[in-house]
Amino acid sequence: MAYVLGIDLGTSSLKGLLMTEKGDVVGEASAAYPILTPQTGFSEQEPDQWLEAAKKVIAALIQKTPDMTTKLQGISFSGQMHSLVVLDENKQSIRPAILWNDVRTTKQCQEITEKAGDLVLGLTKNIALEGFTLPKILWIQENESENWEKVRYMMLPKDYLGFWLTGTFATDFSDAAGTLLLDIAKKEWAQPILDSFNIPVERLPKLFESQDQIGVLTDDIKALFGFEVDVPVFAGGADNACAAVGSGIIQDGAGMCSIGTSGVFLSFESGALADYQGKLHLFNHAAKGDYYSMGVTLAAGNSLDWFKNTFAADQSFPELLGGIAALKPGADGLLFTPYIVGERTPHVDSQIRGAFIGIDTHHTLTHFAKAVLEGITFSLKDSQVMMETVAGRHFDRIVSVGGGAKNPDWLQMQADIFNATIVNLTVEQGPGLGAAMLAAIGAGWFDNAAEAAAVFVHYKDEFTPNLEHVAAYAKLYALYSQVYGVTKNLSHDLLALN
Ligand SMILES: Nc1ncnc2c1ncn2[C@@H]1O[C@H](COP(=O)(O)OP(=O)(O)O)[C@@H](O)[C@H]1O
Ligand SMILES: O=C(CO)[C@@H](O)[C@H](O)COP(=O)(O)O
Repeated sequence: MAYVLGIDLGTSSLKGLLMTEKGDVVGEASAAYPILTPQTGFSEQEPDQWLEAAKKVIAALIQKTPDMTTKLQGISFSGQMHSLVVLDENKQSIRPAILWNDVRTTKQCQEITEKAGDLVLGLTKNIALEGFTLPKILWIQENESENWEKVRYMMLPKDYLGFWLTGTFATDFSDAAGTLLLDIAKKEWAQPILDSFNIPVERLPKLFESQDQIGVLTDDIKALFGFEVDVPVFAGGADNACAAVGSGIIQDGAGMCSIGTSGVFLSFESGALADYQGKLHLFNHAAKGDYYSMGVTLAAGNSLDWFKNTFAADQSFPELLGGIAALKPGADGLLFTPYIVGERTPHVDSQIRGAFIGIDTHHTLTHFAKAVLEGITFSLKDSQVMMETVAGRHFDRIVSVGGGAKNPDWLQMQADIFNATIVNLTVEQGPGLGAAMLAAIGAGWFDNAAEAAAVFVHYKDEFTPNLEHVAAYAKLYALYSQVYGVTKNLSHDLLALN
């Protein structure tokens, strides 16, 4: 028996998935960490908390499967995208990581667009958005100049884990694509962009294909966990690219919906590079040589987490959501917009905030919970509509992954709102599964993602649209689609008062 380990450094938690050559899951473990919000619009995490979570997860997996220390043949990663980790010359974290859902960098985005908007769009195929890495670098340059002088290493979250495990300063193309610093066609750091913003290329990691080996576990790490063999470590990928690999979205066909802390509606894009002028994100795939496009809801699971922690902290997800299926579509006239940290697709607006509309005295906690799930899913439908109108892509079948895929009523709601067949995976951890597949390819078990998918990817249930609900949601979505425009100015003015 041999194993590979996929580690997903998500926003809410780090997850580990131990798998065999046959694609069987022999171990799963996870460890959570908080998102720090020192002020509205700010979102940070301490990188060393990711390491602590990794130690707990790896130790837990070894406890469950002791021969992992002699039979592990590869480790790879998926990770939250864009978040900026900065280390000093001693490889110590200089400040908390600034995350992908932090929206403090509106001014820096404007600067990037004014100074090099066409250059950035031409080379990266994306526009400057608050969540991306380049605006965060400029924010540190402008607001924490002493910290900027100390920076010797800039990396993304999963790469900080790889740095700790192997000592190699590395990243992969799929994650690098989300920094706004990669020429995604040439697959090299875009020197014209670096020059425009005084960013020394030496501070950026070496680029690898996702399945390429970046090193082996260091002797210190081997001793820490009791590994008796050298374990190869492979570069890994952006969490959404890995989720696409783990969902089998490595050729034209199905779409993907991921409900994690963020929400993503994703499409495979072949090697022929499309260009959506930034209206959809376009990044290198973790499947070598291909790309993917996607729209992003900044607060998907985050909206549900916020609601649950604020109004139902004593309830489990099943308890809070147990009654939603009994309510008819639309939560009896209650609408929610998930803009609690601003929004990305289709509304590029860091200053918008969420709303409940239609509240009346008969609404219960269950009505509000259903409205939150419907609002999140309506927001993802916005990306589905963008995928159809901008990219001309329509999906009758959508693979649903992430924590949101744990709830069958939410999966049925997705089928009804998207008006498509929804399928989930036997392993709902799409990103972690993709990471394990990359380790398996790197370890030589398979030649490519397609071969790995044939063994590792298994679909579990199908949820077909209820046509009555489809019709009802079509009317509700038309109302939902008005809320941004109607609340935008009020929301901005309220924020300005704070
Ligand atoms: N049982 C559940 N039912 C519905 N939603 C859930 C459940 N468990 C977790 N979630 C949602 O899934 C999200 C976490 O999903 P995950 O894919 O782990 O996210 P991330 O990768 O961002 O950490 C949470 O924000 C939460 O709202
Ligand atoms: O910003 C994006 C994609 O552009 C997010 O999808 C992050 O990659 C975080 O992913 P999750 O932690 O929500 O899975």
